[in-house]
Amino acid sequence: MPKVLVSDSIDQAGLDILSQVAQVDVKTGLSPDELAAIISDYDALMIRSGTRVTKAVIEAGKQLKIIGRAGVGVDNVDVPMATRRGIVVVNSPEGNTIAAAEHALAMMLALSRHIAAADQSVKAGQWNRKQFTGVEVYKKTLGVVGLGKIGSHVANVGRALGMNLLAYDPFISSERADQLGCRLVDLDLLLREADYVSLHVPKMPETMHLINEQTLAIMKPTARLINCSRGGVIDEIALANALKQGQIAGAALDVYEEEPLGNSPLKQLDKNVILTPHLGASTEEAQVNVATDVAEQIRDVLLGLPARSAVNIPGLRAEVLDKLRPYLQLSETLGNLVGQLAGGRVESLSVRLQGDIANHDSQPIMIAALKGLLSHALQERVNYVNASIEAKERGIHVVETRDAAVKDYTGSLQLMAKGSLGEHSVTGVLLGGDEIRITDIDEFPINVPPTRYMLFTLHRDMPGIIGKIGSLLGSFNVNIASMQVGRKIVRGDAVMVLSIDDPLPEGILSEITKVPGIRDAYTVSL
Ligand SMILES: NC(=O)c1ccc[n+]([C@@H]2O[C@H](COP(=O)([O-])OP(=O)(O)OC[C@H]3O[C@@H](n4cnc5c(N)ncnc54)[C@H](O)[C@@H]3O)[C@@H](O)[C@H]2O)c1
Ligand SMILES: O=C(O)[C@H](O)COP(=O)(O)O
Repeated sequence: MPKVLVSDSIDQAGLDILSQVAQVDVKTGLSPDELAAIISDYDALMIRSGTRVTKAVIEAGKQLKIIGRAGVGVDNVDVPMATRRGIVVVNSPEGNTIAAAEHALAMMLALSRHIAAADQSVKAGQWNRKQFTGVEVYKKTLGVVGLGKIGSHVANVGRALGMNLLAYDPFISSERADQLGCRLVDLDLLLREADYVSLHVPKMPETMHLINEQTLAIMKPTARLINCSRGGVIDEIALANALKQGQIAGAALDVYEEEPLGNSPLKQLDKNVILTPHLGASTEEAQVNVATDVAEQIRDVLLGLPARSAVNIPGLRAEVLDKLRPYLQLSETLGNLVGQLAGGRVESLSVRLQGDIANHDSQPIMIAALKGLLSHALQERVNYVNASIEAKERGIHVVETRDAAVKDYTGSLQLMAKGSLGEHSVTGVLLGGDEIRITDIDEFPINVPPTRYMLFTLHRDMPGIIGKIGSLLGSFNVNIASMQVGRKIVRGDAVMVLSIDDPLPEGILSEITKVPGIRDAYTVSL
């Protein structure tokens, strides 16, 4: 019988499902070292946010087939490492949406009426009514940052409470925002105008310290900030200072840069601050939802069936998956690349399957392209199951064409996307069956493998330009791993593709575009 280790508190409904097919051991409160020491016996691991599944844990999990996250965020799991080791990582993308949204709304109302502080004072024997005069949310402006699943529900309820709605989400169409009654604005305007700012974004480099000393300084002194998304989105030291200086009126936090929350200055603030210990998903209903959702997937994978909500591989039968895997990787990589080149708000994606690739089932390849396209915005929340729905909700128009007659390599895939940075196309092929090569960018021929950090320029083909870019990057201590130029005619337009060892530091891209002859420059991380 396979063995499942459950290392966080999981609802009994999930344990009952697992017990039908496996021996289930519940051991909570393990450190990564303790987990690494015992994981080698187990076929599956079921967790919440309390367990850190590090590289060392995954390496030690010699028999691990699946890691099930009973919740949404998998930022506590080394997913790339699990993928490399062929371990399926599944989550429950929607099981706790309502719970998290309701927690944010409860925080907003509790903050407005000083519920937590007033409760403490009554229990301490006081009857102080004047000190706890609150404010109404009716007719106030709610600014939702991140209009995804949770943000959308918060917006819907906010509207029902009679609030005016602003939203900031660089990956949502204005049609979707309109449907939710939100005015889509930039972050600056949202922060300047909102009476309540509620954060619902994933944790990623772009959202790290999104709320910091500068952004707090532009908020209204009467504004209240709510974070039930992820720790790290707010600079907590800057927030504590802003609250002490009366720059904003209050804050309610459920998530922190370090959990459990240590010796934070936020703990010294009273009436205007509410702190909860990552309770967003902690409702009876959500815990049953996520536990059953993830336990069923673990059960299915242990029985050799596909998982419906895999973060790192599609929910396909193993035989089909084995054949398609290289094409899916090609499609996802090209989707990610063209999505970043086209910019955040992608309106359309065309996928052209050429040569042998056109003879395969195109649906998973299309889904992989969409997963790649959305992955920069949605991170682990987009998977092979929800990529099409997410694209539809974002109003992305998808077109597929096939041309089996083309006979280059063993087949190629061309993706074209139109977004806020314009229309861009990329073509890729598989060398030797599984090695990805990008063979074309915006119809300029190149031949480069995709790498973690890349820089693309569109420029005039003229002497000296490559040297200038090289020196400029050198002056910012950016190391170039490889470089290639593609052009159609001599001294016409050309593209330059550089692989760089680290992310491009801020500000360099605008310096590059100032170099004479450079028409445009883009940086992507894959
Ligand atoms: N407190 C809790 O217990 C709890 C429970 C569930 C989820 N969460 C967290 O809540 C957050 C939202 O979850 P969700 O299910 O709504 O996810 P989602 O993927 O449905 O929505 C996230 C939204 O953020 C947007 N976004 C991405 N980058 C952005 C940026 N730079 N600026 C503004 N918007 C950006 C995306 O376009 C997307 O619409 C996640 O961080 C999740 O981990 C917390
Ligand atoms: O990402 C999530 O699902 C939430 O942060 C909930 O985390 P939890 O399962 O530890 O409550």
